[in-house]
Amino acid sequence: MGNPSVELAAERARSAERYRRLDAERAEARRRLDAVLADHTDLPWQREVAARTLTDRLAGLTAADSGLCFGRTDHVDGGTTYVGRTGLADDEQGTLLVDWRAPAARPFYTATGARPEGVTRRRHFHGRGRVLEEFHDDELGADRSSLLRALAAPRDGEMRDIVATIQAEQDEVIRLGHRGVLVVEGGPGTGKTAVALHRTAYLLYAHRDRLSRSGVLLVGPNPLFLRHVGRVLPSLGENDVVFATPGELFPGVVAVAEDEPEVRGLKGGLGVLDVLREAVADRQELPDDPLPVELEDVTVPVTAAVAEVARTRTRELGLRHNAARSAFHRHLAEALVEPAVALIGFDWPELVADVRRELRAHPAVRAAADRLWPELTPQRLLADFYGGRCLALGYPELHRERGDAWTVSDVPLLDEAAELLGDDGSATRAARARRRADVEYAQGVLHVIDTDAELHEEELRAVDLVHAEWLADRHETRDHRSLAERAEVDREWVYGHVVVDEAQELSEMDWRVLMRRCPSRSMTIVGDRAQRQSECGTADWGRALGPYVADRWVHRTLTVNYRSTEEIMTLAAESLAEADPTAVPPTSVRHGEEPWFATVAEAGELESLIAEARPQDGTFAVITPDGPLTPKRAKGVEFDDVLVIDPHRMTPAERYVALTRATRRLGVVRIGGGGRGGGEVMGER
Ligand SMILES: Nc1ncnc2c1ncn2[C@@H]1O[C@H](COP(=O)(O)OP(=O)(O)OP(=O)(O)O)[C@@H](O)[C@H]1O
Repeated sequence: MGNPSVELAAERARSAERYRRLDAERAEARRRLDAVLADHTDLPWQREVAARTLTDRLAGLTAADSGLCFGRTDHVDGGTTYVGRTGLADDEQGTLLVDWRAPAARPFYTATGARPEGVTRRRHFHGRGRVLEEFHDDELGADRSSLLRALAAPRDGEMRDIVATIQAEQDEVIRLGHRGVLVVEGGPGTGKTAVALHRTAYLLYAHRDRLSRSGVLLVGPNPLFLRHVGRVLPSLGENDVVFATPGELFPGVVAVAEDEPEVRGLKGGLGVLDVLREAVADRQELPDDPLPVELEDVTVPVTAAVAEVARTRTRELGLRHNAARSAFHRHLAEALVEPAVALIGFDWPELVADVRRELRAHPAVRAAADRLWPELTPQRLLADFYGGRCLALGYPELHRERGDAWTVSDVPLLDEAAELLGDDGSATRAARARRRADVEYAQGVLHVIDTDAELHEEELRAVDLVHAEWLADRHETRDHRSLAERAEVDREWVYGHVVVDEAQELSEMDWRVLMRRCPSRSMTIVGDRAQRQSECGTADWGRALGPYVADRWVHRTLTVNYRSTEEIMTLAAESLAEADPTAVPPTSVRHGEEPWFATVAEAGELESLIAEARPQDGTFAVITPDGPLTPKRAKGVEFDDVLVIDPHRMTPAERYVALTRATRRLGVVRIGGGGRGGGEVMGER
């Protein structure tokens, strides 16, 4: 690359030229639209079609204004392609900008170091509005030395774009054509996360029609991780990708707290499904004392026996709890007919029919039905259950003071509860209310149009041509939220593709939620079972996936570690052997310093040691069994220099994760205890 400031000036000049062209096209579209609107010689429908086409074009050009051009590819034949939000051309220079959806834009998204597709360099532009502030380049066709240079560079806390140095085994995974479930497994630092993100970007481009309608859900283990990866996806994908931690998969709940391992195990296994069914059945109650219903002549009680008849009949229908509420109300009224008629003392058919009508419409019957078979939200059901009802049902271990103090393992249970309860009616009621308001608004609009215009009697009025309902329809489809904004608040949103990182931590119940979000089973699952820290996580992919896809899933392995040096990995291999004796550690591509060991008598001495270990440049972390940065929180992220405190108090899997976070230098410190040798500090010998 030449002088960067000269390059930037040249790019700015080209950018200004494109904006001049954009302004000219916009002015032209506006002029033509005005002409169409003023011209009454065409038939009305012809005018409407022309006006709509020009309005869409104008809207497209306006939307493209900010960050008009975001990329450039340079080709082996010397040609250059600029890629942006819309296509632009002029008579003299031909194509100025290629629309990102056009085939010519493809290499910008899909070329990698392993397969450059004729591209020598990809340039990403960054700026604000119309101002081009900077750019950065990926030099493709990179050799081994540029890979090593990239790996040795200090980290800045965010994941870098690795497209330029992607390796063949990674590239194969990124482009794999498999439509179903793909499991990518590899040791720490093998690029699983980087590969999952680039595969997401690749799929968003290669299947953009499908995915721009349904979106991609990307599930990562913790918010730190999501910040880490936020920068990697090319900007176009951003609107179509929903990032979430497993604690955020139920709209309206953001769970961060964790349960104790025993409770987590209970909530993570499929056995909890029976507990949930019991919790729902527990809300279909019988009254302790009879509830009186005062009819015209007599008072008939809703007794436990009457309620039980209604409950049994309703349950036989097999409907979900909330959907069954009107049936329960009907059966309750019906079950009261006979006792009411008996109390009155006559059973004439008309009288029976009158009593039935009266009971069905009676507020006290409605109130009794609401009390005995209440409308429930998933949150209400579970909060009441944890807050007290679980005790009577024989699950004291699930009890907690505040029923709604949600934990991460509650999220799949909330989701399951939503399935068991069915629609609580609120969404339908809200949609109906919205629709009514839209139609009323449309009627108002039509009224204004008609009263504004001075019309002759024989002329058609707006209401003769346009029905308020149709106008409301058009109004309704105009939802300005991005796909991601709509998807993340909709529990029933069906994603076109789901990507899961650190998937070894998912419980059986977590898998159920994810499968529900992706009925097409188009998924990329990345993980490393040797790093599994959750007891109820996934120890066997086949067992976890079998119920959903049988054996129709493919497995790929990444074998090269790009993060840690061979010296660090040799130390970590001992913990790996303990965590999973069958696992093969990945091969490192770099050498570096030997890890260092120390022992301090007490925690107070740690501070000076940490100060000493803190590097001049790059990122630094101290990982301890008790936090703030625990192995669990450090999962999926990396730092240049790492200090691991008290590894002997960690499980082998936790220790393996902690030791493999460093890219450069690793120190291991034990508090208390005597020895200074590596093994003694680690607590392994
Ligand atoms: N081909 C590559 N070129 C340059 N850097 C790479 C390449 N592949 C991976 N890396 C770098 O290696 C590091 C580890 O990658 P990543 O975090 O994706 O690994 P991982 O397999 O997800 O690790 P973990 O299991 O520990 O979460 C990152 O800094 C990533 O940018």
